[in-house]
Amino acid sequence: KLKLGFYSETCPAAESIIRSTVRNAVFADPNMAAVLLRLHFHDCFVEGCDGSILINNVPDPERQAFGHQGVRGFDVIDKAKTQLETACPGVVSCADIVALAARDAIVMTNGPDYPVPTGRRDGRVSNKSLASEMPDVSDSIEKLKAKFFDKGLTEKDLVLLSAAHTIGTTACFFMTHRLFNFIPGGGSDPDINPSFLPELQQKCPQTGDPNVRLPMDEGSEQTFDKHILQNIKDGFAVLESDARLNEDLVTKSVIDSYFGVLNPLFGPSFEADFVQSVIKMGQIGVKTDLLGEIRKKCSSFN
Ligand code: HEM
Ligand SMILES: [Ca+2]
Ligand SMILES: [Ca+2]
Repeated sequence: KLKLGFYSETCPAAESIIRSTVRNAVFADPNMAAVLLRLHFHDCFVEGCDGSILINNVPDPERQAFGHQGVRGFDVIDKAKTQLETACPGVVSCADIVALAARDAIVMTNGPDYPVPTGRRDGRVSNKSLASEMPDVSDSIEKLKAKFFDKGLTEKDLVLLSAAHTIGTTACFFMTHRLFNFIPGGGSDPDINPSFLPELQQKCPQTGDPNVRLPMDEGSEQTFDKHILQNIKDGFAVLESDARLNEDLVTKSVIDSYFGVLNPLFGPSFEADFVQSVIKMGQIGVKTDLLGEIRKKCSSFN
């Protein structure tokens, strides 16, 4: 089982080393905050939060899977690991670095700070055939829910964790289905607010460069806040999977709960609820005690 402050005796500086590495990376490139948060999600959903996505010294490593398209941030994790190996060799797992870096990335974008239970050990498996549980932008709401249920996550978790799209950008690559092929024979997702559609189509034209990037939370892409949920409510969701959350009665009521007339004085707190969900995500399939290993280098098995 994970516990708070797992390294308090064996490597007291662990969390501060990771935080300063993340801080430097985000100062140098503000997009790194979103990149690191996404990395944590992709690690946890395949083989559990065990650093399996970090491996690159085997044939067909997991990170090459289609479902991990565009995932980055490995160099930041490696940088933190190098410093940790100097301070306390062989002690801090790469899986914990990923979880802690995601927390620090949220803090760097004005999101909530929270304690991360630690003690994850690094997995010994990484293969690109194992990433089929990754949600896809074009999954139906039923499929998204099912993929989250399979990981022990509820509809509420699905909404709150999708709200991580409050920071960061998407490549136009993920937009073509929604903008030009949503309706068989051609046509866009009717959920897109008509005043937003021309802007999206202009930024991501059908025959344009699929690598062009656009913010997922229009107007607030550098700040960790509930603005993304307002955008989803209003038809300003950029990602197809985010838009689906507003069509389902259960997920829609979760979104609406953060905008009640009594909010923010009495309603549920988006930040507090997000923290619960992300801590839960961070426990998926963790390997502790005698399982796994503590890698010496995050990109290779020992
Ligand atoms: C519900 C299922 C989800 C789907 C289908 C999905 C899909 C995507 C896609 C297609 C992108 C754009 C990637 C790119 O172009 O580089 C993206 C970005 C991102 N996702 Fe998700 N995502 C989901 C859930 C999550 C969760 C649970 C988290 C974290 C808790 C998360 C965090 C992020 C972040 C922070 C980015 C921005 C990355 C950047 O700016 O480079 N996503 N997501
Ligand atoms: Ca993993
Ligand atoms: Ca935002």
